[in-house]
Amino acid sequence: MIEARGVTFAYTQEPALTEVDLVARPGRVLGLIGPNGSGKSTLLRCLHGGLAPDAGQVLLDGRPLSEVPAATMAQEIGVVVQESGGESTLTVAEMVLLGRTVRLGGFQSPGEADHAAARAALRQVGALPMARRGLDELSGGERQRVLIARALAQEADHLLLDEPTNHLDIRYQHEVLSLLRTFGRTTVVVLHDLNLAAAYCDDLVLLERGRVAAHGPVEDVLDPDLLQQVYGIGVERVDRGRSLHLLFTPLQPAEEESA
Ligand SMILES: Nc1ncnc2c1ncn2[C@@H]1O[C@H](COP(=O)(O)OP(=O)(O)OP(=O)(O)O)[C@@H](O)[C@H]1O
Repeated sequence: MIEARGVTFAYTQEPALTEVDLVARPGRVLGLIGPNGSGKSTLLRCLHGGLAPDAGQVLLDGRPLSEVPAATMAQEIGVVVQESGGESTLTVAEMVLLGRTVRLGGFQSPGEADHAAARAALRQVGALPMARRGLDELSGGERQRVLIARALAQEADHLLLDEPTNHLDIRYQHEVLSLLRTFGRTTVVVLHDLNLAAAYCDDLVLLERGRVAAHGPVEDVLDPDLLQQVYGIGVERVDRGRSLHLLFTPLQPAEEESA
């Protein structure tokens, strides 16, 4: 479980997050949604310890993150963020094996079980045929799938992902998110596409200018009036059985000018 209690953070004078509370529970997928600049990535970074809140705290299974040793944190939290290619001399297989390294003791080399876990993770994201290729030879979407495989190979109890569907074609967007649903771990995922959030998340946090505008089950947070107010675009909601879909009203030129 991951909890944020009163998390406040500022890069400069203007706060990027103000008194954010959330709970991400085991076996559930929590989506972070909100307009550009609303604080989603900043919040995700606070949740995995990449940023320390100025006020409030993050709890990992009830323990303040600030008290969790770095090595434990690296084992217990798998992170998928957009990376610039600093590790581009690695092959795909080596990159995914890095996900296992955090689980090994100091000088221990990866064993057969680690190689098997890395292969299984690559297979899950459809990237096993690329295992011997260099990371720098991959397309953006292929690379994204390899980063996800690395986090899966880690077998951490908590998985945090920042826009994992970035660069992915429609089929892989759905494959990756449905994969996340099968893991039964505590998963927090930043998503821009509200229909993907509706399809694959259990709970949502809607951020607006660094504050929580809504937090709860998907069907409660994806309220058309609330979305219209936060995003400034017309929203219609269609509920079909257990699934819900959002339709957005295209802006007319006059509205765009006055927006
Ligand atoms: N390194 C930084 N230095 C200063 N300000 C930053 C930095 N990173 C983000 N910000 C600011 O913090 C606020 C929140 O940014 P953040 O990237 O968390 O939003 P986001 O919701 O993830 O946005 P997007 O949807 O555009 O990715 C924005 O106002 C942004 O300009």
